Amino acid sequence: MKPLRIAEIFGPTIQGEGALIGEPTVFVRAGGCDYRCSWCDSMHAVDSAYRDAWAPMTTEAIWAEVARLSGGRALTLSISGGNPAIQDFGQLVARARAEGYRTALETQGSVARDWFAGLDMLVLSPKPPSSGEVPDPEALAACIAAGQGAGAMVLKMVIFDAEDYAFARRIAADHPGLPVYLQPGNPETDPDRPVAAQDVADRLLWLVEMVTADGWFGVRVLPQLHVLLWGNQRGV
Ligand SMILES: C[S@@+](CC[C@H](N)C(=O)[O-])C[C@H]1O[C@@H](n2cnc3c(N)ncnc32)[C@H](O)[C@@H]1O
Ligand SMILES: Nc1nc2[nH]cc(C(=O)O)c2c(=O)[nH]1
Ligand code: SF4
Ligand SMILES: [Mg+2]
Repeated sequence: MKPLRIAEIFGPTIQGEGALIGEPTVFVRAGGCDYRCSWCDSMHAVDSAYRDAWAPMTTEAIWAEVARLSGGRALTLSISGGNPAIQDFGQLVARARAEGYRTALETQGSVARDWFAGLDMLVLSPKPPSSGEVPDPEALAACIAAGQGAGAMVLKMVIFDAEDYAFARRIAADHPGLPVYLQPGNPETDPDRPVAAQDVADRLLWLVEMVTADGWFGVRVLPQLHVLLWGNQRGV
């Protein structure tokens, strides 16, 4: 098998977003993405300018680092990126599972993979208008079909403005069977600049008021907990 391009492996930390928020986890961040979201907080795993910093690693080498970081105890392995679905993480997912870990994957829903079915948690995060990307509804539907065998599958959408909110409403209506998580967008993507907790709270409050005023009650609204604690620092 071709080696995988890996931007970073870090942890244990806590999952800062969505359905598994607060859960201890180790992260594997894949290098490379088919999107270029205007507000991406992980450009070091997206922009090919950083390509030389992405390590080519075998599944075995990735696994060894995950096991080392978790101190030999099985926890949750979160695979993110970049878009991890443009590479083949099937072997890593199977290995983690066989070792008793829970496995979760974050992807935007642009590329479907048969190994999604082996995950405990598939997080699909279609991108709203503010990102500058226009998601393909058929690709998202293919990802949802591929994820049917997963332990759980959720939608997690980033909201910066009223247009993004309307987008999230439409996506949720198109896929009524999936739990929906919303998180406010963070406009500060520089890892070296702090993020004020009050600004996080203000954006969260705006989103909570959108949801309650609209009467959308089949949804969960959460902050990015890791941003509250560490801003945009890498490796946490
Ligand atoms: C960096 S992406 C990597 C996985 C995959 N490419 C995706 O977008 O789902 C992980 C998560 O961070 C979210 N995200 C990225 N930049 C953000 C920002 N500035 N504010 C809030 N969430 C952001 C994405 O929407 C996604 O849910
Ligand atoms: N703690 C923490 N939680 C996260 N949830 C999603 C993340 C990501 O970048 O995919 C992320 C991350 O980078 N750190
Ligand atoms: S899809 Fe994800 S990793 Fe790719 S640019 Fe958008 S937020 Fe960043
Ligand atoms: Mg992140």
